[in-house]
Amino acid sequence: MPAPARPAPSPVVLLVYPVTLLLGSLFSVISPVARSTRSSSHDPAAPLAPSLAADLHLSESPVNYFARKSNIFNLYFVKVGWIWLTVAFASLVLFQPAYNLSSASHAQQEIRFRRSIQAFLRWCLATIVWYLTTQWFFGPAIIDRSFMITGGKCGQALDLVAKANSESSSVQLETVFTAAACKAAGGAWKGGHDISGHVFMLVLVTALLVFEAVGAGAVAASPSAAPESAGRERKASDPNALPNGDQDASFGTGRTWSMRLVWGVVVLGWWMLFMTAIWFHTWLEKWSGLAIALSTIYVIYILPRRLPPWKDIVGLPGV
Ligand SMILES: CCCCCCCCCCCCCCCC(=O)SCCNC(=O)CCNC(=O)[C@H](O)C(C)(C)COP(=O)(O)O
Ligand SMILES: Nc1ncnc2c1ncn2[C@@H]1O[C@H](COP(=O)(O)O)[C@@H](OP(=O)(O)O)[C@H]1O
Repeated sequence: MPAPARPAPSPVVLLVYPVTLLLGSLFSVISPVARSTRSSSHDPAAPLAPSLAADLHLSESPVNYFARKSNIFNLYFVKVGWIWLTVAFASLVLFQPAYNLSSASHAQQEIRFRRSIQAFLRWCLATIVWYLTTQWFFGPAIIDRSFMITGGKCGQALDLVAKANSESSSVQLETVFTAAACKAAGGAWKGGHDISGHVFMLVLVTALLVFEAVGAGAVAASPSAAPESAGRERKASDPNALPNGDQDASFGTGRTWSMRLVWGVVVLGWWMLFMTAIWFHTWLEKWSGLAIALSTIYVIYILPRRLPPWKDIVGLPGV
């Protein structure tokens, strides 16, 4: 009898992220293209602090396509990354046998329903952390607040405030205190510790999808869920049994494409993380983005393995 499929990846896989940031930062130092761009910046701190996008105006005419803020993957993938995560996550819950409620016995349905609710809870937790970190934290997001606390400000803020005197006071405050509003108003968000929102979001999205996909995939690969065992060994109480009959074909297609979508998002997310590591931000700004993302992953996916009461609430993918 084959060994049961392993339901969860080892936390060691998370080492891929520091290694990626390390390789990206090294590449940014040794690559002739990155170096020549830096040397033309007249910024003595640049070799150790390649905040290329901000300092070197890379969005205007960078040599490398991926160093442009306007690159198509940045605009339509990373900048709307939470939508991609949500769609990929939803496709797992809709199409993977671990969650699918159709043609399941009552006992199976109960287990899969519980799994689906817990998966939704995990998505909610991740979404709250993402939202508070990058979008809103009772006003400016955590990233914007930490930037201000560490001495950053909106360059040309005084001009903006003077200009805004004729406008409403809420416009003034927003313009001065959030990165997006500062840039939108033509100011430069400079000076403090600017935690990388890209590193934070890309690590969170890719790690979360890997944990979810491996958990759901392990259920699909378990012996009792294999198509050939359907109808033979399947027990009514087996939560992993696949649907049979006419549903098999359409269910199988959805299952395959949901995994393709998830792994597509993971691979592209990793690539964009590597590009951010090469072309954008300082060393520390990348690591602080990584630290927040990995802490979130730890609480949602690793801690439940060690803390049964927490596991009872958020569950584990595929369990
Ligand atoms: C205790 C108080 C609790 C408060 C609870 C808040 C609850 C939040 C719920 C919000 C609902 C979110 C619904 C999610 C559905 C979506 O997908 S919404 C829109 C999608 N938006 C994005 O995907 C934006 C992703 N981009 C970014 O986050 C940023 O662009 C960036 C990648 C972090 C980079 O930032 P820059 O400023 O551009 O450098
Ligand atoms: N991989 C990538 N590709 C393109 N632009 C990137 C990028 N990583 C970061 N950036 C850009 O660098 C700036 C800082 O990103 P972040 O703080 O989110 O890590 C952002 O600029 P804008 O805010 O002007 O778009 C962002 O778009």
